[in-house]
Amino acid sequence: MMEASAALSLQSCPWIGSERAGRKTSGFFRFPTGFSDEKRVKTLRLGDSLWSRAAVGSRRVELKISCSRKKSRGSDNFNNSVDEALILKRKSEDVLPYLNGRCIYLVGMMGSGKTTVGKILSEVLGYSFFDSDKLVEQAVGIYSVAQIFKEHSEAFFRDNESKVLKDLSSMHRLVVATGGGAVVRPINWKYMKQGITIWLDVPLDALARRIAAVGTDSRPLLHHGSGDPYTKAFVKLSTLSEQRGKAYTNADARVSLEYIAAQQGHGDVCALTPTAIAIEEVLKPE
Ligand SMILES: Nc1ncnc2c1ncn2[C@@H]1O[C@H](COP(=O)(O)OP(=O)(O)OP(=O)(O)O)[C@@H](O)[C@H]1O
Ligand SMILES: O=C(O)C1=C[C@@H](O)[C@@H](O)[C@H](O)C1
Repeated sequence: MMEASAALSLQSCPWIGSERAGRKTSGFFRFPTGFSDEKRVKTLRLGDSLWSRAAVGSRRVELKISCSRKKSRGSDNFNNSVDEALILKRKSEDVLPYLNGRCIYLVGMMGSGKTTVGKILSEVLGYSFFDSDKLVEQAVGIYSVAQIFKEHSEAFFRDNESKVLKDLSSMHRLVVATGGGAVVRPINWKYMKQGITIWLDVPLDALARRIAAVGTDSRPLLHHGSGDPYTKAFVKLSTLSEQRGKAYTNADARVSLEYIAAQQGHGDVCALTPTAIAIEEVLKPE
């Protein structure tokens, strides 16, 4: 059983100044209105697995599923500040009534920080965290995305990804880190738009640096190519980014690390902690 406690973990991560997709909104994201306060008890079926989910009007969630409430693995290495954590806590409290139980879907390229930031966000909101790649692995029964690509195909992976997103779309109070390519199928937007979609927009250079640091084992689309790990990642990410650039702009909000770094006087987006980035995602509508 997993408890979605509203307690704030005082680790801090940086938030990014967010922009409404397509146009700037002084760095603030406005949550869409009109969400009904429906409370549900839902059974989630993904592939052959059955998970019970009692969610949702309360703060208690039961899931037989690998949702993580742990701190993100690398978060201890981030230069987090207590100030940022307190700002995040306050902003989250402000925004909860506006969120009104709606799920948050984080979209963005591989390595953009959807998992790292998503875990922080879920903790501070008292939401549960899901990684859609992990849910696909569970549904398929193969515990590696790379292995699913190898044993089946990318199309098979994408079909299961769509099923997972469909099942999640009827749930509430979740932060979902989606797969980097989830944005390419229009049907996935229909599912994700049941909640709020936020695009973590990170410069390719920073993505390639992050991925080169941890390797491409879990990222099958980056396995091919030549050169050093940074160059390989950069070249492939550039191609994917060109193909997908438009798709990401479907998101309700864009959190641009470049924009936030500039606002905060940093020359490099690497100066932004995951907590600072999370702050931009929970700004109350004006
Ligand atoms: N703000 C940040 N500053 C520096 N490094 C970060 C930041 N956010 C995430 N990272 C690092 O970047 C790497 C990728 O992050 P993460 O796994 O959260 O991305 P992701 O978008 O979920 O990736 P994928 O879609 O490939 O699963 C990790 O090693 C993580 O520690
Ligand atoms: O960008 C992509 O297409 C992918 C990103 C990962 O999260 C996985 O979903 C998979 O490796 C494909």
